[in-house]
Amino acid sequence: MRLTIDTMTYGPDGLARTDEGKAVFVSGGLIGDTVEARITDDGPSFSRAVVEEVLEPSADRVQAPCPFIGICGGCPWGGLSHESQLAAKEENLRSALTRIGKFSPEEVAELMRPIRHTKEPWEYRNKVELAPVREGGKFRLGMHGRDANQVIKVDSCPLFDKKHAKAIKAVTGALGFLGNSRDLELERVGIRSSRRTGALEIALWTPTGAFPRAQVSRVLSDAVRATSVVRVMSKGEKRARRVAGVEALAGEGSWTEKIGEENMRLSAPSFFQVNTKAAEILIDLVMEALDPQPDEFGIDLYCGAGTFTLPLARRCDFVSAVESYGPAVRDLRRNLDIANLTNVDVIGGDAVREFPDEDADVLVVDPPRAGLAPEAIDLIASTSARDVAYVSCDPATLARDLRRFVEEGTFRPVWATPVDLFPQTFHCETVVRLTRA
Ligand SMILES: C[S@@+](CC[C@H](N)C(=O)[O-])C[C@H]1O[C@@H](n2cnc3c(N)ncnc32)[C@H](O)[C@@H]1O
Repeated sequence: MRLTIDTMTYGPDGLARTDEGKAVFVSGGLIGDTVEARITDDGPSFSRAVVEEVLEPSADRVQAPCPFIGICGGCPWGGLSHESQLAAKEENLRSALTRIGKFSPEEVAELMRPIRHTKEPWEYRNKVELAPVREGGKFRLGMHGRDANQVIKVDSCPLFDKKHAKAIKAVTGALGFLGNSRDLELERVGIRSSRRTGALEIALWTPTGAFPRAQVSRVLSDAVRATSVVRVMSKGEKRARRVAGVEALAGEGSWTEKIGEENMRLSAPSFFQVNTKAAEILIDLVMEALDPQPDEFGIDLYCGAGTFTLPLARRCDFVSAVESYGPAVRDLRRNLDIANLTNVDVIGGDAVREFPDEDADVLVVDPPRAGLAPEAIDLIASTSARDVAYVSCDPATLARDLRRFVEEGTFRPVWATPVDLFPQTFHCETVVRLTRA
C-alpha cells in the first residue's frame, strides 16, 4: 500500500491516512516520506504497517552518524533532521493539550512556548544501558533493538558522552569474555559518565546470591578506568524486581555529576536525568515558573536525588521534599549534606500518603510517566501555594492532569514549554507553570 507520512506519533512510528481516512501507524516511516508499506495489523479503527520501500524520501531525512538507525531501539527518530524532530515534539504536545486536555486551539496557542533544546543532538547521554544475550552458547552484551527481543552488538553509541566513548567497547568486551567462562547472571549493565566531574561508573545488575566479586572487579579494572564499579542486587519476580542492595566492587561506589551549581552524588539505582545540560534548562524553567523568595516555603514532590530540591532550598526559607525510592532518598540526604543545606525536610514515602503537613508558597511536581493521582491533585489544591511548576515526561498524562486542575478551579496553566532532553527519540519533557485560578 502506498502511503504518505504526515505526522510523527508520540512513539517511534510515522502516521499516515488511507484514502478512506483510516489512520495507519507506519514503522520506519518518517514525516514527509512516501512509502510502500505492508499492513501488519488491520484493526477496526486503525492499522499498523511496516515500510517495505521508501518511494520518495522526506526532505527532512538526514544521514545519522550510526549504522544501526532503524534497527537499534535507542534512536527511533535518528533519520530525521533535528529541526524536524523539534517541530514534531511541539506538535505532539499541542495535540495532547487539545485532544486530551480539551483546551481550545486558541488556549493552546496562548499556552505553548517554543521548544527549548541544547546545541547537542548527539553525545548528550550521561548513561547507557546494555542488555545481555546468550546466542548459540555464546554470551555477549549489546543495545536493545527496536524489536525488543533483539540485542545489537555495538562498539560505540553516538548518543553517549564522548568523554568515555570507549567504555562501551571495553565493558562489553570484558564482560563478554567473563560471561563466556561462567554465568554471571547479569540482568543488565549500566554505564554512567560525567564529562564535568570525570566520573565513570559501571553498574552490574544481578540477582542476589554468590558472585565472583574479585574476578569481575579485576577484569573490569584492567579493561576500563572507572571511578566506580558496583553490583546492584535485585530480588523478587522478574517483572517487579526490587533492589535488595548495592555493593561497591571497586572505587567510590557511586557516581558524581555537576548540574547547575550543584555537585550531586548518585547511587546506581537512583533516577537522574540522562541529559545533564538539557536538565539545566528544566531547572531554569522551574525557577522561572516559581520565582521562589527567601521568606517562602516550598514543596518538591517526586524529588528524586534533589535536582530541583537543592536550587529551591537555596532560594527559599524551607523546603519539604518527598520521594518514595529509598536509594534516592539517601542520595538526597547526602547531596544536601555536601551542599551544606539544612533547610530541607526529606520525607521518604509516597507523595500522596506522605504529603507534607507544612503549607507551601511554591510547589514543584515531577511525577513518573503515569502523572499525578487524582488525590495528589486534591492535596496540591488544598495548599495555599501561589504557583506550581509541573515537570512532565508524558504529554498525555500532563494534558489530563492540567484539565483536572482546571476542573478543580484552583490552578490554571499559564505557559507550557517543551524541552528536548532526548534528541533522536520521540520522548519530550515539558515544564508548565500553573498559577492560582
Ligand atoms: C521523573 S523522576 C524525577 C526525579 C527528580 N525530580 C529529578 O529530576 O531527578 C520521578 C521520581 O519520582 C519517584 N516516585 C515514583 N513514584 C512515587 C510516589 N508515588 N511518591 C513519591 N515519589 C515517587 C521516583 O522514584 C523518581 O525519583
